[in-house]
Amino acid sequence: MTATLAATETADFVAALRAQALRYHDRHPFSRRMNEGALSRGEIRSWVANRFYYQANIPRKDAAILANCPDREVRRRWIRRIHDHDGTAEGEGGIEAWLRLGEAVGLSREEVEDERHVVPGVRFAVDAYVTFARTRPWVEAVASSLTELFAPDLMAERLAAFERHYPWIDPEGLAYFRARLRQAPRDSEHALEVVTARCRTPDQRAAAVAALSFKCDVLWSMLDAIDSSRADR
Ligand SMILES: O=C(O)c1cc(C(=O)O)c2c(n1)C(=O)C(=O)c1cc(C(=O)O)[nH]c1-2
Repeated sequence: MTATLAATETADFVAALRAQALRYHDRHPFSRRMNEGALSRGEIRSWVANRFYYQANIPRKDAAILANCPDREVRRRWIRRIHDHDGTAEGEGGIEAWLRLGEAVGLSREEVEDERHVVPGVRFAVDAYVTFARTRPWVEAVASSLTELFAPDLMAERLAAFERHYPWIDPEGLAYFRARLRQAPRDSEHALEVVTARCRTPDQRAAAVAALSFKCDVLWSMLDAIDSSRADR
């Protein structure tokens, strides 16, 4: 194959991955209502409490990828994700920042950590994501993380929407989103590098796009489940 043809095929592959943006959860009615300022306090609380289950399981998902990945260089970079979420000392990291977001919206740490508000559909979707990372080839699991290509735009919009429409939330509670605005582009750039380098055949590329599509379903299903639970309205 000529170098030009290979470059075109890689560009087509990246375009197919990016096209999954059309299925990203920023288009979900619940996301749209959040960013328009239309959610009640109870709905914001429910979202934060339910999303905690996702946050808490991301490092377990990343540990599964590490466990399945035989490449030392990839592991060396991937392990940062676990440090980002868990922190490297007490009081640090994304999960801690999410608990502070919980406090800023009026939820005690205890009621977030004990998962009492987590609805079945959210548990089911997040568990499916962790199981996917444990059981599928590790490059597919890396591809499934590529929703983070689409996350920064949504997070920037969400940050502005929270400051504008939900002034009752202490802005210090929004530190989580500010940190992700830096971390997500770095992480997705690395994941895209890994996926484009490793997926060379049409079958491998199709599997990577399918993995990303599955992940869009995970995120969409979480919002479906949160949106349809009538709790705390
Ligand atoms: O709030 C969001 O819209 C959103 C989306 C995503 C995503 O697209 O997967 C992640 C996050 N947040 C996030 O905070 C996060 O730490 C994260 C890790 C991952 C991943 O798949 O490894 N996605 C996301």
